[in-house]
Amino acid sequence: MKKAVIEFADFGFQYRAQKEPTLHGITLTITEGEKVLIVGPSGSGKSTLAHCINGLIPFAYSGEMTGSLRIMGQEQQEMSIAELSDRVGTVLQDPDGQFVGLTVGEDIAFRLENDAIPQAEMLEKVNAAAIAVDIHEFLSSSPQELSGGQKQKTTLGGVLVGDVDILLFDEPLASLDPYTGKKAIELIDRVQREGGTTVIIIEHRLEEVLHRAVDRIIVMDEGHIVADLPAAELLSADLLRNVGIREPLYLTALKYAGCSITPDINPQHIDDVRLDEYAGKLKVWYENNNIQPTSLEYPPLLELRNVTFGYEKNRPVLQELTLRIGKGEMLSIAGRNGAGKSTLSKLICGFYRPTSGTIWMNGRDIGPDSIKERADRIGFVMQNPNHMISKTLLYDEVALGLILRGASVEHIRERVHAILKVCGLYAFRSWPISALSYGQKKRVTIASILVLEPEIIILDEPTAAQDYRHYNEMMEFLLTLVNQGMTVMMITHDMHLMLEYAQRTIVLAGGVKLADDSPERVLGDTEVVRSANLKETSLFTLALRSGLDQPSEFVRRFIAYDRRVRGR
Ligand SMILES: Nc1ncnc2c1ncn2[C@@H]1O[C@H](COP(=O)(O)OP(=O)(O)OP(=O)(O)O)[C@@H](O)[C@H]1O
Ligand SMILES: Nc1ncnc2c1ncn2[C@@H]1O[C@H](COP(=O)(O)OP(=O)(O)OP(=O)(O)O)[C@@H](O)[C@H]1O
Repeated sequence: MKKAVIEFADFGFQYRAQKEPTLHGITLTITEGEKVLIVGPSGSGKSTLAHCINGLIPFAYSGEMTGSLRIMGQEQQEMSIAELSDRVGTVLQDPDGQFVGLTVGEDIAFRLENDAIPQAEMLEKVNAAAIAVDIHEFLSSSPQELSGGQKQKTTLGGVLVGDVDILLFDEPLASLDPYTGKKAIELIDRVQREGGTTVIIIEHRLEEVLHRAVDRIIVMDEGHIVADLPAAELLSADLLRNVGIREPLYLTALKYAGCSITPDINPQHIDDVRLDEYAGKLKVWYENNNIQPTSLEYPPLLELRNVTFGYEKNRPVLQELTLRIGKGEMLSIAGRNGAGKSTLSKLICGFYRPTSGTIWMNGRDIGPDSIKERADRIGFVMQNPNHMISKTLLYDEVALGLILRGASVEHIRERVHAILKVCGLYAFRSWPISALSYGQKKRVTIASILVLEPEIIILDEPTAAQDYRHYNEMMEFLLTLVNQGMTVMMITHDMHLMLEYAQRTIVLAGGVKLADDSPERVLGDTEVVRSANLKETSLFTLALRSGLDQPSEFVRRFIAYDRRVRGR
């Protein structure tokens, strides 16, 4: 029998700042070399569970534990932080909170240095890790010179070279481009199989993690474990939907076509799903469901004319970039990690000035406008919520912009409460922000911008750390604002978000616009997908595997149908 490496027995945990426990009656054993995926709604306690395993609880967050938790046979409460970090390697949700070195190379080396490895061997290992996660060109860069995804890749490299027994990944995919995310899942899989390492992955993007097999999936809800099943069984049951987690899209498509999902069809992976009897049904569905797209014209709002910019001389990030965004449009910006997506937003907001070229809004060159002047009309929600939050209490954070504008107390309360309801935060309105999960914090930052009713809102990775229910509620609300004339520009690696909500996708690569088309056509263009580190969607693969001759058109029809089914 395999050795147990993590054993929770009737375990509970209550944060010091909370009146109620966050984890209840957790009984869970994970054995040596197992790979486990943990899913659950935002705020359900996934990160808290992870923090109990890696020692951030109690060493960074204090509170009271009940029951027992043993790590490698030792009671967690009797272990030092050094003992725990020797055994558990963690990649956290927040790429900044875990960057310990002054450069990428140092950060990766950090774990090795603890083990006093000879210098030459260390350099070799650091290089190998950097190559594995494709960050080797940036070995001497400091964290502030890196994009969000580049930081996340560095941390991944760091933990993967370390010699630990347990690897813990808390939403590793949110800031990685789709291709890099796929490679990361393959790399994690290899490390687990070759090193016999125990792997725990927490991730909302179920479909992406299942690119490589997991032994079982644990579902959490409100601090409890509500299911612990092999992937095939879980995907054949209705449980995911009940807790607000999205099932893989190819399964939804099969269900629409009248196919039943059972463990024997291998529902856990698009390349292995048995389609023999289902391909015909899918074809019939495809032929019978052709909702025509409506093409809309938008008056111009924002325009970039030949914009060039680089942080350093001779290293341009954007080159002669020209693009137009219409009023009332909802569009997405995609591109590999480091392609310049956040840089583009920072230029629009005035944090940096183009080296050459101009930015126009409503027919006027906004070059002379200050950051503050632009902020009145352009709202920017950064990738990392911890970079934006300045107040202690949630209400104060969301009210801040309106207070600065001199709005009345009554008006502020009314607006703030309304926006908190839409963002699923009303229940937390008097809470300190430090007591919120990462996904909840992300929603706080979106609420604090929306409350100001900007003409255009730029959202950097809006669905990171969001479960499907919150994702939907928030996106639907944005859609109503778009219908009233607000413009939404989403920077995202989430291909489902792009497909479902963006009318247009602009792809940046090598500082220029590589594509500018509907998301299904962009994601159906093999050359663009390859050059921009995107990934074929599972719907596209399903159509190909079912012998449909126009897979992109299948994707389009699915999205149009799905919108109608869900009453949009
Ligand atoms: N530092 C903290 N202090 C007090 N309470 C906290 C703290 N961190 C989290 N909580 C509480 O624990 C709950 C669960 O948070 P946790 O971060 O474990 O959720 P999660 O499932 O990982 O969510 P997400 O998917 O949004 O990251 C939160 O709703 C919050 O009430
Ligand atoms: N402050 C800075 N100083 C120097 N270089 C920087 C700075 N910020 C970003 N860069 C570099 O500029 C390039 C573009 O970064 P940017 O953050 O715009 O990328 P991105 O497309 O948003 O990436 P991601 O998908 O990882 O968030 C990267 O190669 C990055 O290393």
